[in-house]
Amino acid sequence: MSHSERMSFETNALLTPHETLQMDAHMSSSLEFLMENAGAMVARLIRQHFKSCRVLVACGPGNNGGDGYVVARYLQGWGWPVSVAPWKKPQHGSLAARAAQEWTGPIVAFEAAEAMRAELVVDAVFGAGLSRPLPEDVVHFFQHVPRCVAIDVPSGVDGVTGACWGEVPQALLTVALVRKRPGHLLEPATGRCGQVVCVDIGMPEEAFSGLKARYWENTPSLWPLPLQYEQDHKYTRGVVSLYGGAHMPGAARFASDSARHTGAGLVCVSSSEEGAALYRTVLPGCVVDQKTPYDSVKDQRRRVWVCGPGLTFKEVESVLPTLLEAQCHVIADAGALAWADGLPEKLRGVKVMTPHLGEFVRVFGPVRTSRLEAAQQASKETGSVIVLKGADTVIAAPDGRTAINRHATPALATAGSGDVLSGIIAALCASGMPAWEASCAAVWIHGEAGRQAAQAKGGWIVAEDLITFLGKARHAAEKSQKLSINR
Ligand SMILES: NC(=O)C1=CN([C@@H]2O[C@H](COP(=O)(O)OP(=O)(O)OC[C@H]3O[C@@H](n4cnc5c(N)ncnc54)[C@H](OP(=O)(O)O)[C@@H]3O)[C@@H](O)[C@H]2O)[C@H](O)CC1
Ligand SMILES: [K+]
Repeated sequence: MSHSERMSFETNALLTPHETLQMDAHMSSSLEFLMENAGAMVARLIRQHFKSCRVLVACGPGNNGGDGYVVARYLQGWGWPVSVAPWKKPQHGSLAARAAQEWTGPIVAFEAAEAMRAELVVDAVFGAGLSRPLPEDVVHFFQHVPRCVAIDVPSGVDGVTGACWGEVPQALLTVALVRKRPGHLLEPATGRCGQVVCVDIGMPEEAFSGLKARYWENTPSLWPLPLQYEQDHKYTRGVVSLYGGAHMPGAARFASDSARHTGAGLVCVSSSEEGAALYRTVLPGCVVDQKTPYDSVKDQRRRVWVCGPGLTFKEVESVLPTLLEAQCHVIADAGALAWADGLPEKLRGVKVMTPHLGEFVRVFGPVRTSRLEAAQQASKETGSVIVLKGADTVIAAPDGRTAINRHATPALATAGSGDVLSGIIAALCASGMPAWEASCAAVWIHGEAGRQAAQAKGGWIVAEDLITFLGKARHAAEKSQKLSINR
């Protein structure tokens, strides 16, 4: 297995249930060992998180159930009072059936009354093998569960999309095996998982061969930031341009300030005569001109543009087609997305789009599958990186790479926050980072700035606060990258 193949599954890579099943098939001769380790690790975590109490392990017919029988055996071995409630017995001769045979403790009926008698229920009913909505008796059972620990995922969670196939158990703790799944990070599943802890079950390296990571949790190890060099000057650090509208100057101001605070060497704002006069007074750190887009793009240094914040339909119409024709790297937000209402093909050539769900639906139509799949599909169709913003922002690249960001804070939900994000993305693109990496890094830095600002300001922040923390947030990412290189 090559270094790059191995690296692609390091730490923050996410495994889909399908990939888990592929690995299991590949490792069939070691599966018993893996199941034993999985059960032992879950039991150990339970011992760490809870005091000895009456435990009921609810087991399904597959290997998720098999893990459950192992958990029961370990806890009982440590003197805990444990019973097992099989929803359905494993198939004769299967690995799960062997694990079940080794369970010599009490077996009770899979019914609500038993769930209520327990102080802690282990959900080992369905994991990666879930293939359809939850049976009604499973839903009914879990409605009566006091406290729950889920193995792999709470039964009924789709490990890829985070969708819930019915009313899924509410876990306090979910134990992910080998790697987290995308679904652990996506709503509504995240809300059902409680704390997610990932455990090493001794999966051998060769199990990863033939697999290529496509999903990652968004962490600084995913996107090396450019370093600062002594010989740097403003043009090597990167030039960001934007067209400033004459009617809503605040948005352009947030985007340009955030680009500068993230590290752009120079920010140029072009506007109408009326707009330029205003921008000269409110943006003393930017170069403000009255050039037409046609003239601006002749300057080969002005390749990266933010288009949309604070722009009317007419203003976008007068700028964006010229930028796209000149093959500039455009980060499209707000007004630029509204300009393409129902007509995503108008945005063809845009490098990065940053819609929230409402904007996304207006451009691409209703989300019929999941937010994750809709973002991936839109990215593939348009050739743009799609940053679908939310508590679980999805960053999808046209080649299928997808990052999910949980490094954020509800404090970011404030007017101007989106304009700030587009400025950060632009600054990082201008510094030479590829569009997907720049977008992932920007979303993380935006989240980090929000966290730091919220901590400093006592929880409630405005976009201006975010901007002042961008330098520190970028530094935090750099520090974390240095640590992971040195590890
Ligand atoms: N590499 C690892 O991470 C390891 C994980 N382990 C554990 O293995 C499970 C996956 O096991 P698998 O047997 O493939 O799948 P499940 O246990 O989740 O479930 C399969 C059975 O459930 C039936 N099923 C599925 N959905 C439903 C439903 N909605 N209603 C009723 N029955 C359902 C399914 O029946 P089919 O008719 O669809 O075939 C199967 O009978 C993983 O999650 C980990 O916990 C290994 O222990 C170690 C390695
Ligand atoms: K489960």
